Parts: sequence; C-alpha cells; structure tokens
Amino acid sequence: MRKPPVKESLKPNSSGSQSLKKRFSALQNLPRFFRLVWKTNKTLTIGNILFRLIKSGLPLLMLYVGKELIDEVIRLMDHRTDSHQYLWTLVGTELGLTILSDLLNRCINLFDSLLGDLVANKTSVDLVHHAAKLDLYQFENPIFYDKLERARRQTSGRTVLLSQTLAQMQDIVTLLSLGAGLVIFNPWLILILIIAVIPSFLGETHFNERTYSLTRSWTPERRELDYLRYLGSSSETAKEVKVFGLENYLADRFKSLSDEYYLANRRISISRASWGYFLSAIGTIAYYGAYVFVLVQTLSGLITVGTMTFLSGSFQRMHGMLQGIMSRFSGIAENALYLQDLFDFFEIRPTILANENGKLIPNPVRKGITFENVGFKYPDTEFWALRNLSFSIKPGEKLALVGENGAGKTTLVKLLACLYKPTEGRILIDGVDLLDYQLADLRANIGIIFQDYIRYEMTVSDNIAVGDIEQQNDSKAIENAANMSMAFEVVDHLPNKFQQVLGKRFKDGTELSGGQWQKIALARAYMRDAQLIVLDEPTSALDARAEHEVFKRFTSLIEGKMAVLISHRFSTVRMADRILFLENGRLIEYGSHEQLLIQDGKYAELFQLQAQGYL
Ligand SMILES: Nc1ncnc2c1ncn2[C@@H]1O[C@H](COP(=O)(O)OP(=O)(O)OP(=O)(O)O)[C@@H](O)[C@H]1O
Repeated sequence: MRKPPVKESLKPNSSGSQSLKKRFSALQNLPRFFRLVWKTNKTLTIGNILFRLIKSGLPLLMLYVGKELIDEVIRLMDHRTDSHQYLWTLVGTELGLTILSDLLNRCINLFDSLLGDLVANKTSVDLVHHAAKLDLYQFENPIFYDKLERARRQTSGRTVLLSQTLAQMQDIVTLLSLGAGLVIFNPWLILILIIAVIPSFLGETHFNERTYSLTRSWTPERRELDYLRYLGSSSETAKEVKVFGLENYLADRFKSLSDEYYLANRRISISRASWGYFLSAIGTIAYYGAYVFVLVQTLSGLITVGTMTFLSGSFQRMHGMLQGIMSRFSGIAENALYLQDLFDFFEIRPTILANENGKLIPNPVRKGITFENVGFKYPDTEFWALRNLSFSIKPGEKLALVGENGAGKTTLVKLLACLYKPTEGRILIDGVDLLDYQLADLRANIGIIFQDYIRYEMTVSDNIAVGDIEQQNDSKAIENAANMSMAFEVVDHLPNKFQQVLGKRFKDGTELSGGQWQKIALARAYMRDAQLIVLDEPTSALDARAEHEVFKRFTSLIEGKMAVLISHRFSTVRMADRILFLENGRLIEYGSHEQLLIQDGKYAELFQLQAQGYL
C-alpha cells in the first residue's frame, strides 16, 4: 500500500501573513512574464493595452451620460416647451458609447487569445530547447522530472495570466475614474466600499494558497496518475495489458490514488465555498447600507434623481469591480506562483556545457580515442558502473564490447558521447580531453544507434533523416542509407514507400516488425559522415542472414573510421579487430577473437557456451 504524500495544504495554515508575503513576492515574476509577452509580439501587446485603456474610461462616461439623460427627462417633463435636442444628443452619445464598448470587447478578446496562443507556443518551444541543453542524468532524477512536469503544465496556462493581469490594470484605471466621481460627492462611500471587500479578499487569498500547495505537493502523484492513464489506454501498452489482464489492476490503482487527491481537494473546495459565501455576504450588507444612505439624501432633496442613479450606479460598479480586482489579484498571484515553476525550470543549468569556444574535433582523427583510467558512478549512486578503464581505439579500428547484462557496455558509450562526465580519469581524442571539444562538433562526429532507439511514429524518410536532420530533404542520402542498412527492402513493401507513416498512432500508419524497425533505425548511422560509429546491439532483432549481410556492408562503410560494436552474439563480435570483455564495470580481457580464445578465460567460456547452443 502506498504512503500518502505529505500534504502541506491539509494542515491548518500556520501564518496568514507569511502566505500573503509569498503571494506578493510571486508578483515579482510578472515583469519577467511581460518581457516574454512583449518579445513574443509587440504589435498585439501594444494594441491590447491601447484598447483596454480606451475601454477603461467608458464606464464613467456612460454613467455620466445616463445621469444627464435622467435629469434632462425630468427637466423636460417640467418644462414641456423646451427643445429636445440635448436629450437626443445624449441618447445618440449613449448609443455610440455602447457600440464602441462592444467593439472594444471583441478586439480585446481577440488580441488576448491570439497573444495567449503565441505566448504558449513560444514557451513550449523554449522549453524544448532548454530541455535539450540539460544533462541526461537530470532527466533520470524524479525531482527534476516533477519540475519539468510543472513547467510543462505552465506553458498553456499562461493565456489566463495574461488576460487576468491586463484586465486587472484596465479595471484599476476604471475604478480610479469612478472613484474620482464618488469622492466629489462623499469620500466615506469609498471607505465603506473598501471595508466591504477586504474580508472576501483575505478569504480568497488563503484558499488559493492552500490549493497551490496541494497541487504542488501532489506533483509526483499526478505524474503517476498520468502514467497509469497512459498504461491503461495507449496503443503501445494495449497488447500486454490485454494478455496479462491488467485492466482492473491499473484501474484500481488509478482509482485509489485519484480518490485520495479528490478527497484532499474536496476539503478545500467545501471550506472555500462556505467561507466565500459568508465573507461576500458582509460586502453585500455594506453595499446596501451605502445605497440606503444615497436614497435618503435624494428624498431629502440634497441631490437630483440623476445624481442618485449616477452615484448608486458607480457605487454598484465599483463594488463589483473592487471585488473582482481583489479576487483576481489572488488568481494572478496564484498563477504567478505557478509561473515560478516555469522560471525555475529555465534556471536549471547543465553541467556538461555546449563549450561553444572549445576545440573542433580533428578531421581525420590521427591518434584515436584513449580511455585513461576512467571510472564512473551514476549520480546519486555509490556503485561504480565503470572503474579503472584504460584502452584506446585507433583510427580504422573496429572494437567490440562484450559482457554480461549490466557489465557497463552502454554506460561506456554514454561517456563517449559526452552524455555523462567520467567521475574519474579522462577520455581523450588525439590527446585532448573530450570535454575541451565543442559539444555539438563532438556529437556531429559520432553516430550512435542505441539499443533502445526511438521508433518515431513519422514517415520512413523522417525516421532515417533523424540520423542527420540537416539532410532531411536529401532523398538520395536517405535512400542510400536505407540501402546500406537493408531498410530498402522493408520500404519496398510499404504502400507509400519512403513517405509511409510508421506506427499505429496516426491515420494510415503501418506497424513494422521488430527487425524491420531495427533496419530503419540502423540506416540513421549511415546518414552522417561520422568518424566514430557506435552500434549498441544493432542486430539483436535481425535474422541470421540479415545480420550477416548488415555486417558485411557495415565493414565496407567504416573503412578508415573507428567503430564500437556492442553485441551478445559472438558471430558478430568475432568480426571486430579487438574485443573488450567487461565484468562489473572492469575490463578483464582484451584482444582479438583468436587471442581471447587462446587465453581461455571468460570470453572463451561464453563463446563455447554459445557455440554449444547452436549445435
Ligand atoms: N541511468 C542509470 N542510473 C543509475 N544506474 C544505472 C543507469 N543506467 C545503468 N545503470 C547501472 O549501471 C550498470 C551498467 O549498466 P549498462 O546499461 O551500462 O549495462 P550493459 O552492459 O549495457 O547491459 P546490457 O547488456 O543489459 O545492455 C548496471 O548495474 C545498471 O544498473
């Protein structure tokens, strides 16, 4: 049974003022947010602010015209002979203002949504770029993953914050203009107004804070819920879920976790609804108190009926507006708190830097690659995945890495690709540390096909082009690569050839067999003119004939280049010039196939074992 997470928000809030402070400090994120909005589209931003400014002056104008209208009607009723011109001018003005107000509303909504979409898109693109710069180990860390998840959720939610903040500014300008009119009559009315809305504002603030900490503290569980939803309802998992009959297990696990979240949320929602009702009732009572006061003044003849409608109208609007401003303030502060998660994610820095001013990889590499007493521990582990590794790969040499599961073969490749830094020792290319080269140039000189390569549910052409995305429109290069990896014969049977969409996620997609996918993935290695090619179990899903053919072609391709092959099949391994046998991260045997057989050590033992299997 899983332990429920620590739910901050379910504890009584220890300090209201602290939460208020946190709320105000979250507003510091707004200038940065608006810089982002400004950078996204200047015209839409200026247009939006301009429309809102014009719109903010309209309520006062309309109330004033209304007041004049009523006073004029009453005056005309008393003096029937007078001209009606002023009356009709007022009616015309009111009509014009109403039409203008509708037009402005439409424009504001349109600009809000266009700008919001652009901001969300830009944030998503920035997120992808930033994530690509980060270290691989950061993706393997659950705390990082939670941050990424929260940041990802933020990208679309920003539209709301944008319109909320702009509407807030607009309402504050309207409020000030209405307030100016009210002050001329009676400043006390303003004071009553403010006192009336403060209780509900404090209530909103308190509950928003609790909702935020609940949502935040539940990030790992929400991630788990998303994962369970994916397991239970995706095409990739459907096969296994069916044959193992996992649907009830997954549904029950989802239900128990989501019920816990629902209960925690329900508690806050119920308190919020009851307190919200009580606190806003206070505001309503104060509002009616002020209304009665204005009525009494009118009845005693101190103000005209037009002024009464003006005052009660502006008081009513200000009351609604102040309440709106205060509760929106809570919403803005809450969203600004969430925004912090997005900015926090952008603050995460990689430890392996792009090193843009670093050296370029020599072309051709002359001395080769040297491992100098390399050791590596994965972050947050005490265990040496690799230790005391010293060997070299000469130009033109084919090296095979052999060892049982977990021996450290893939880890060694990850170090070569600079996905991790060695914990001790150095890796050198022509005598220069790998970390001193430009990262992009290093990666451009290495072609790696990992054993858990990605099956892109895109066209065959795209699947091959990812090997060197710069050449995505070079159909000759793509066809050539397909030829080398034997993917051509797979493509030949597909209805749309290279334009065939693979996988079942999208319309007209075709699923391939494991070996067919592998042939397509292998073609990626042939796309780039890399000096080092690494194939991590590249032929595990191929049949024996295809495997033999793939290696024949591979050998001709890598003439003069360095290659590292990882394989559990000794028929493949023996084609290498030299073989490294790893055990528990240590290099225990080293030499050609024949030399290692003569040594009669671990390699020879495993080789015999496999050979017997084939008898
Ligand atoms: N991201 C990771 N974080 C922590 N430990 C890891 C990580 N990846 C691998 N390991 C550990 O490092 C060791 C070496 O793993 P590696 O994947 O390099 O083995 P391998 O020789 O490629 O195995 P296989 O033949 O099964 O592919 C294993 O003990 C594994 O549990």
